[in-house]
Amino acid sequence: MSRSPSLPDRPRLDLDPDMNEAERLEALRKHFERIVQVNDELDDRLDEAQSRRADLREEVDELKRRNEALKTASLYIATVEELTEDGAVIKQHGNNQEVLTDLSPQLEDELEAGDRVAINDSFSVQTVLDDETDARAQAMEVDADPEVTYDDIGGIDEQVREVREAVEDPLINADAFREVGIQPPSGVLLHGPPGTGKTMLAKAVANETDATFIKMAGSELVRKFIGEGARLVRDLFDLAGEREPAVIFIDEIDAVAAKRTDSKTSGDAEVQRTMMQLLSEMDGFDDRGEVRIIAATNRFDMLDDAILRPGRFDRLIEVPKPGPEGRERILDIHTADMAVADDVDFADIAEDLDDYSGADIAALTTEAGMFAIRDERTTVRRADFEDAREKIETSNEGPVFNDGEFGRYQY
Ligand SMILES: Nc1ncnc2c1ncn2[C@@H]1O[C@H](COP(=O)(O)OP(=O)(O)OP(=O)(O)O)[C@@H](O)[C@H]1O
Repeated sequence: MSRSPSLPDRPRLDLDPDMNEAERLEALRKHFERIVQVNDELDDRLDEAQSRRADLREEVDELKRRNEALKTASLYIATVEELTEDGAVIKQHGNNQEVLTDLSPQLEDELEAGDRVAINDSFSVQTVLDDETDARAQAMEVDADPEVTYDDIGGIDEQVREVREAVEDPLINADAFREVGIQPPSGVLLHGPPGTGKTMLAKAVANETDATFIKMAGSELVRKFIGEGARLVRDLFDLAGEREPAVIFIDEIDAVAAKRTDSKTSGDAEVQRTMMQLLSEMDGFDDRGEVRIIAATNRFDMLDDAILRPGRFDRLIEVPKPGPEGRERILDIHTADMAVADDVDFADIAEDLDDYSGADIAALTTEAGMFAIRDERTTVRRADFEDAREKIETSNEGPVFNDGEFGRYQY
């Protein structure tokens, strides 16, 4: 930051007691002139500071406006083809549509042909993307040291065992696979209702194998980064290669790997391109070293068979909602740090939580804690769990029972 020059010194009046009247008058006159001069200088500096403040305020307003625009709407990615007197010619990624669009005076100075930009529904340029702020950073969640452990996951012990066998062993014990001469499973697909611990499982494997966890959400690829999908998938695998050992987690894979339809709309073509890229990355996967890939879906019935062929997602693991024992274990896990009264019997409560997912049970324990707080208690009682259950079951949020919206799918 540049520092402003120091302020002028305060003028000093030096009156010598030996001075005669005329000399004193002269000294006072000079002192007065100097004070007027310093005053003028300070006035100038004040003007400068005020104008700089106005500039900065304008900049803040502009950034706020851009920030709001970015937060409120999905943006499309485009490349600036040409800058003309009438505006910029941009080409939208994905459908290659070319449009002439007006630019704000500020963007006019900033933009160059070849820049990648984010545009809104009316093709107005919202922001210039540079390589660092690019979609790669936004589209992927990278966690070098995830904190979830297998002990945090309840009720799906068999699934934990299967995932460990398919993902952990090849990472930790790569030599054994080489010596026996078999290829470890390529990709593991976790499928099951929402909130059953699929993401937790992927994070726990990454944690327990000291691998970096890299997550990408299929739905965001098609919704938020339109036109960028294939490139982001390539980036995802490149990044995992740079960070090995790594666990790639593709959540909601159905968004990019749904069964092909006959429709030829540009959106579908774009999703197809993203899926083709994913398939080709998986096919070239053997040379990727210590990278394992886990995907998750709630819509197994929608997946394209191509994604399930050998060498791709060839290990399918269903992660169901927990049974009574699993629910009791999940209650234990989520109340580990809670002060629970003696009248609480988790086995009993678990019996009544038919159809609750792990996420529903986590929400139930938080809700029970809230009832205790409302009642100004620090200990959570059985009645709080009952109240919490009643509240959850009468609200729209959950749990997601099989005869609800979710019942349309297979689970
Ligand atoms: N089996 C479980 N054991 C303990 N906690 C669980 C379990 N399943 C879910 N939870 C709780 O629910 C939260 C959400 O779970 P998670 O994100 O792993 O579910 P998911 O299956 O990936 O869901 P989605 O399909 O909606 O992405 C977890 O952070 C955890 O608090």
